[in-house]
Amino acid sequence: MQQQQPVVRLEGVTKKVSSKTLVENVTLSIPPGQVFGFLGPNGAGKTTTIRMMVGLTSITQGDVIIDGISIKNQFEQAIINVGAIVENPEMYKFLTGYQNLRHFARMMSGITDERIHEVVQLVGLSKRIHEKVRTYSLGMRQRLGVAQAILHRPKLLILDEPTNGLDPQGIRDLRDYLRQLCREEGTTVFVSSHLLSEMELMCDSVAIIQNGRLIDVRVLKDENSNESTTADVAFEVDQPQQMVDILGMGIIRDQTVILQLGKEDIAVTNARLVQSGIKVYGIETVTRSLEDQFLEMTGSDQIG
Ligand SMILES: Nc1ncnc2c1ncn2[C@@H]1O[C@H](COP(=O)(O)OP(=O)(O)OP(=O)(O)O)[C@@H](O)[C@H]1O
Repeated sequence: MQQQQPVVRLEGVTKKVSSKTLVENVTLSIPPGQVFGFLGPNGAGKTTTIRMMVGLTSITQGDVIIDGISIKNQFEQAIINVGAIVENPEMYKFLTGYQNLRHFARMMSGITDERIHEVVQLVGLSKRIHEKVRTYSLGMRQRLGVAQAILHRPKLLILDEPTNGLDPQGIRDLRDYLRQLCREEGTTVFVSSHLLSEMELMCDSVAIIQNGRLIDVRVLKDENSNESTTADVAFEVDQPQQMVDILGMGIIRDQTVILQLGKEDIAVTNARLVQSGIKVYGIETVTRSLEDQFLEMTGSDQIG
């Protein structure tokens, strides 16, 4: 496991509206180059969290740090690094896909025609890009929305429930081009969903939110480790937050941080923590699978 500066870090993010707490103390670090899932039932607080991440609503407590820059203190510098589809992307249906992209490109600086062609290819819209948007399917409109959101090469792409209304093939296609985006442009993708099965198809890692609180973070696909030999490992430490910052991921529960690790990684992680001055009081393997956890939470794989 390598130390990488997270692309986005949520630090104790809390949203209160009058006396109601919609999101409570969410802390999360997302390393670069991943498709990262944000999973939770309807009303869990996903959209509210995302709206805070992109400055559409204020943060009551805590902060969101994008590529090292605080969204609270330096909004404009931080948001340059973000592309997002939070509500339905605004498209002119009477124009072609290409004309829409040209229109958005004109509103930003430095977007060349070449770049437009590049993003169109990346989202797989080349064949239909010169047709009017009103003839597009939902999946195609979404591709166009993603193309628009990545025109300026953001480091982080945020998509709120992008699989809504897509069939399984549409979900696979979405995964394929998001993965390509990660690989070719180094973009980190943050997607929300209420379906575990969709997240398993699309994401490298997933964080689970329920009732406004983060309850788990885990790696689904780790190309560097053999999945069958990884397990959830709970580290009891003196400085949980610092540990998550150093490693770039992990879920904090009281004085414990939970990570999904292979056997060798447990020893390596422990050594790194000790070297970084973090006191490790205990290391314990936790055996529940993601599905077990879901069944416990909801009684089905669909938590919506
Ligand atoms: N402005 C607001 N005032 C009061 N309550 C709100 C406000 N906005 C959202 N909520 C409530 O906060 C909770 C979290 O909503 P949010 O939309 O973030 O959830 P979600 O996980 O995105 O769910 P969904 O998938 O249904 O959109 C819900 O109970 C919602 O009714």
